[in-house]
Amino acid sequence: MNVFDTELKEVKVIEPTVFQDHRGFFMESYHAKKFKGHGLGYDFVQDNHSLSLEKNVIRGLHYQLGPYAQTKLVRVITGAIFDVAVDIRKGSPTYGKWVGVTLSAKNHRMLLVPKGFAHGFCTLTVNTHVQYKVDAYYSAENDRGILWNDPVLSIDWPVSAPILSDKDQKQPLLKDAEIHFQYKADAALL
Ligand SMILES: Cc1cn([C@H]2C[C@H](O)[C@@H](COP(=O)(O)OP(=O)(O)O[C@H]3O[C@H](C)C(=O)[C@H](O)[C@H]3O)O2)c(=O)[nH]c1=O
Repeated sequence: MNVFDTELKEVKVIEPTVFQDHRGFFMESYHAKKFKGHGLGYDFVQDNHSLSLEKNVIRGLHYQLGPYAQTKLVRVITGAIFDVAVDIRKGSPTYGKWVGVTLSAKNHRMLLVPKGFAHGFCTLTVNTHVQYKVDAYYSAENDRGILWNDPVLSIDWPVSAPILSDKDQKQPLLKDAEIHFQYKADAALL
């Protein structure tokens, strides 16, 4: 496996070793010891899987508050997504900055989104299956979001009129969002 930095140094792209043969391929989609060897020793506790039927679905931008914050290891099983992480750690030198990476069933790439970052993706295909590990359990009471097209974030989504959940249509702007992450104080979280 190879691990690459992104413009946000804590957000990593992981390219697993893929063993191709005449039958298809095999890859280790997660290996605790190898990940730890790359400084990615997270204790994941929950696996999530979402299917988006149409292209141009945006899910996000989501995060969980403070003690319930989740690190996410995201990958695409079928289709492709434009996957986005946003630094929402107050005091961070890259606060409000975002990075976008295309993850697909073809490139096998994964994105590691640490605690302190909001996460969202836009589907680039129909029938897009996304699977991701998180290192903290879902907490509905602590689930928060930021508006996908916040003009300050100015994320370069590949769509201008996406398919959104009712919830995501009404998310607050970053400036109004309830955020508990302090860059210094939360350094241990990352
Ligand atoms: C996230 C989650 C949701 N749910 C329930 C709550 C709702 O009744 C239903 C759909 O949830 P939601 O509309 O928040 O699903 P997405 O819009 O795909 O949200 C996810 O998409 C973005 C990209 C993320 O990074 C988050 O992991 C997550 O927020 O599943 C659960 O029961 N457990 C969970 O862990």
